[in-house]
Amino acid sequence: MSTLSNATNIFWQDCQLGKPERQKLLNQKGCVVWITGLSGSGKSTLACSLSSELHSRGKLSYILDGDNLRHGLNKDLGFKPEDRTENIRRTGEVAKLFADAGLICVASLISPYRRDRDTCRAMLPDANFIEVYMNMPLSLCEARDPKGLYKLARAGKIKGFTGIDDPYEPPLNCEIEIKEDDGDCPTPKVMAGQVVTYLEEKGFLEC
Ligand SMILES: Nc1ncnc2c1ncn2[C@@H]1O[C@H](COP(=O)(O)OS(=O)(=O)O)[C@@H](OP(=O)(O)O)[C@H]1O
Ligand SMILES: Nc1ncnc2c1ncn2[C@@H]1O[C@H](COP(=O)(O)OP(=O)(O)O)[C@@H](O)[C@H]1O
Repeated sequence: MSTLSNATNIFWQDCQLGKPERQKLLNQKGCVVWITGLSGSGKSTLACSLSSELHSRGKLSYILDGDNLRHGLNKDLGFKPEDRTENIRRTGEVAKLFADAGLICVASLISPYRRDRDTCRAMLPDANFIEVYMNMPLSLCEARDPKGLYKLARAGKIKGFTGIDDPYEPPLNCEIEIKEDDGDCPTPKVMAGQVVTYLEEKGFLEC
């Protein structure tokens, strides 16, 4: 296996113990559950609820949350389009490593640009990238506004805020869509259940 790189004279190092052995140990299949949506749409809530649900079934997961990664790995990045693209690329690479480790990696980032999400999808064997779209109306996200950021964005105090003066491109081909039912948002447990059912049906929760 080889990867493209700007550096020269580097070689891929293989090890006999690989992903199949790790998956067998964990009795699950490594994959990436990529949650995308507006700020306030419930990405982190779903990520936590899903991780708890998997834990209670004896399945190992790990959350990569956009906000949290921006405190460390991605602390040098802002919200300009090229920074968001690099944010998603790095996170995609880390998620790929977690999936290779055999874990169910739950990435929750706005990831507003379709092309960037598709780049992450292309890093993995196709079925191993599960895109979950939090299809919540902007009006709901704005009404929630738990961090007061929409208010600041509306007041012009934050520039380039997703959904206000920066674009969000909804997925065209996501595996799972979470949306309101008759005007009601499903509970975190119900949202997590929708994803767990998908993982179960596709055989990710056994090896
Ligand atoms: N300009 C602007 N646009 C959108 N979001 C902003 C912005 N500035 C700060 N924040 C806060 O940063 C969180 C989003 O980080 P992400 O890494 O997920 O964003 S991105 O995927 O790179 O677009 C996001 O967290 P969530 O609300 O959890 O989505 C916001 O709290
Ligand atoms: N399914 C839900 N039902 C009710 N409230 C929710 C639900 N999902 C999220 N929330 C609330 O909405 C707000 C934003 O959720 P959060 O998970 O932080 O969104 P995001 O990570 O997309 O910014 C939080 O106050 C959270 O408690």
